[in-house]
Amino acid sequence: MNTPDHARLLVHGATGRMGRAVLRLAADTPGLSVVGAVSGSRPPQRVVDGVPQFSASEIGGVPAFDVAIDFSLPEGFDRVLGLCVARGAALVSGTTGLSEGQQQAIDEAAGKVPVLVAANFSLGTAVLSQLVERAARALHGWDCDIVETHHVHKKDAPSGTALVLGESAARGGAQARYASLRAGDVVGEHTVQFTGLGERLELVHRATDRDVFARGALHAARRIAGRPPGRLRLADLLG
Ligand SMILES: NC(=O)C1=CN([C@@H]2O[C@H](COP(=O)(O)OP(=O)(O)OC[C@H]3O[C@@H](n4cnc5c(N)ncnc54)[C@H](OP(=O)(O)O)[C@@H]3O)[C@@H](O)[C@H]2O)C=CC1
Ligand SMILES: O=C(O)C1=N[C@H](C(=O)O)C[C@H](O)C1
Repeated sequence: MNTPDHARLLVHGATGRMGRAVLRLAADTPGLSVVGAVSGSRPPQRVVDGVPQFSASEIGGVPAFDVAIDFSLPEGFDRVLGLCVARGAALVSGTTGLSEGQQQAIDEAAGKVPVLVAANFSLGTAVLSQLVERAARALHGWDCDIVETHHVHKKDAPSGTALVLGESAARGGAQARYASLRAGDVVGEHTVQFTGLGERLELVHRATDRDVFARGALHAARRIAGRPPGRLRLADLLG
């Protein structure tokens, strides 16, 4: 592995909404250089100059790298996880909709390389998660509902973030119900509402720009490269 102050980055899911944002912002991120970009289709659509691009079936041919950022789909995830293990590289993934089996594979991979899989890379939802747990604990017996709204192209539902917020509510003793809306080009909105008799508390997060997620993932990639194996949380890499 290179020294942690300069890491070679592979972008997986490079042609997608998130992959493009990561590539654009990576160009101005000190301590990281993009050495390869992978996407699903063959031949890969050209999205970046001066960086070799690969389709999913060509992934074995990517050059040496220290850390991969993955925003793809569950069907592409196993390959990038396996590649990171084979190359001894770290993985930062924001892909949502992963199966139970894929979660177990992440735990196994984390015995060999550092891995961070996070459903949401924004600071605001990290704080929202803490607030939801606190509210659930304080509002015992109230109904808890999580409503998430995303763009019409989003495939998984409920969103990964909604499920994480549901886990926070459960830690506070509330069993959340979920509702999903797919509308226009909404980047990502999550409302957690606690309803009692004659009153309702709403906690809302609205992402208006995907760069928020891309910046969070790039920050994590800089921090995770060169670490010992293990499954990390976003909070482990903040600061
Ligand atoms: N954690 C977070 O903060 C966030 C997470 N997300 C999640 O990130 C993921 C991607 O979102 P988004 O960018 O909007 O999705 P897009 O559909 O825009 O992009 C998906 C990307 O994955 C590629 N891909 C598809 N299938 C495969 C495969 N089998 N192997 C390798 N690459 C593949 C696509 O390539 P091609 O075009 O060639 O098919 C494309 O580059 C989703 O799971 C979403 O929920 C999104 C935003 C924030
Ligand atoms: O697909 C998206 O766009 C997003 N997905 C993530 C999720 O499933 O929670 C995060 C964000 O809300 C955008």
